[in-house]
Amino acid sequence: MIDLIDIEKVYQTGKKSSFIALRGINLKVDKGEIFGVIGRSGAGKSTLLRSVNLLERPTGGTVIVGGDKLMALGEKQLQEKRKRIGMIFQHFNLLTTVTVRDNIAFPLRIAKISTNQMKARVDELLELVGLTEYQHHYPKQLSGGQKQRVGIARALANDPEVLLCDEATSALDPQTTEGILTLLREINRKMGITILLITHEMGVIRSVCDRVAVMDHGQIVESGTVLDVFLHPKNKITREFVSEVSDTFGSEAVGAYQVKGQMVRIHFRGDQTYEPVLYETVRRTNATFAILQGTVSKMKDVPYGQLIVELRGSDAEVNRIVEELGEQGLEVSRL
Ligand SMILES: Nc1ncnc2c1ncn2[C@@H]1O[C@H](COP(=O)(O)OP(=O)(O)OP(=O)(O)O)[C@@H](O)[C@H]1O
Repeated sequence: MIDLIDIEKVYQTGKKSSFIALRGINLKVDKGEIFGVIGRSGAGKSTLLRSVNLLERPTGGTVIVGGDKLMALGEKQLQEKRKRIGMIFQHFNLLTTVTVRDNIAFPLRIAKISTNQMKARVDELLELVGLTEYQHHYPKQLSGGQKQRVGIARALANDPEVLLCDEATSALDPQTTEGILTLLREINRKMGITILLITHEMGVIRSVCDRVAVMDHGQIVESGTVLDVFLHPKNKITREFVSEVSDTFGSEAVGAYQVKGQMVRIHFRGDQTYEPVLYETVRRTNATFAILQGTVSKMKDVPYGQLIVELRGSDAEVNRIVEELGEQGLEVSRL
């Protein structure tokens, strides 16, 4: 759905000076997925996101959205195309002098759709974002979360195929953030809209994204499914992001307990998280086990769990258990 090929962006900062904000960016976002780009301030996330609808025109490379090469389009065609690419912003960017209803109707007025159709569409959008009873309020009478709901409704007005989210929850408290993220998940699921979001919060990535790319100094340094990047972060900056939200624990978490057997960390994912895989595997040997630590969380809708377990048995039995758990798709590391 979105294909960024060899994207470069050089800002002219003076007559003879320039700054390379994006270099060699290659990114593919599939139809219907929620893709997150994470990076520290200045990494180039906003520049990247704004390249997708050419709010920021790349100085090199190709931008393809829904099969169209955007940089090859004329002004008029680009305007039409942009109607199919909704965008929401950190600071909402609402019109302050008109009501919630008129903010949402704004893109429909520009698209010159009939009054009846506009009324019906706005009613539908108000209901979708849960703001029907606030439709005659002005933005200053709304909370941050409500303002972002208006921003989302406005972005969806023209029925876009893609929604770009520029730090959409960064100005919101954690509870309000969760409400907005839930709404984005719902919109993605019900309407099949492809979502590309940028954030500096790994919690946002974990909560809604299918895949993630990590940016640093204008480049993508790592990408993959959220689960893989969480469980096996390769780059230093990725490890820092993961550690900010991760409940991964190491052997030190066990404290002063004197381990007698082999301590292992086991990762479960998906339905296995709730199955007695460990018990069944150990039961086939003469070994036993003790659970020293455990947790179950969710990545988007996928449950994943981890246990730190002490396996007590002969070396051969322990080896067999580790091997068999691996064969059943669990990740086991000896600590
Ligand atoms: N118009 C501009 N002219 C010159 N440099 C710019 C311009 N816009 C952005 N930059 C620089 O490009 C780099 C990337 O900026 P960008 O806003 O894309 O990063 P970001 O990851 O979104 O960071 P933040 O979260 O702080 O917005 C920064 O170093 C920034 O100073």
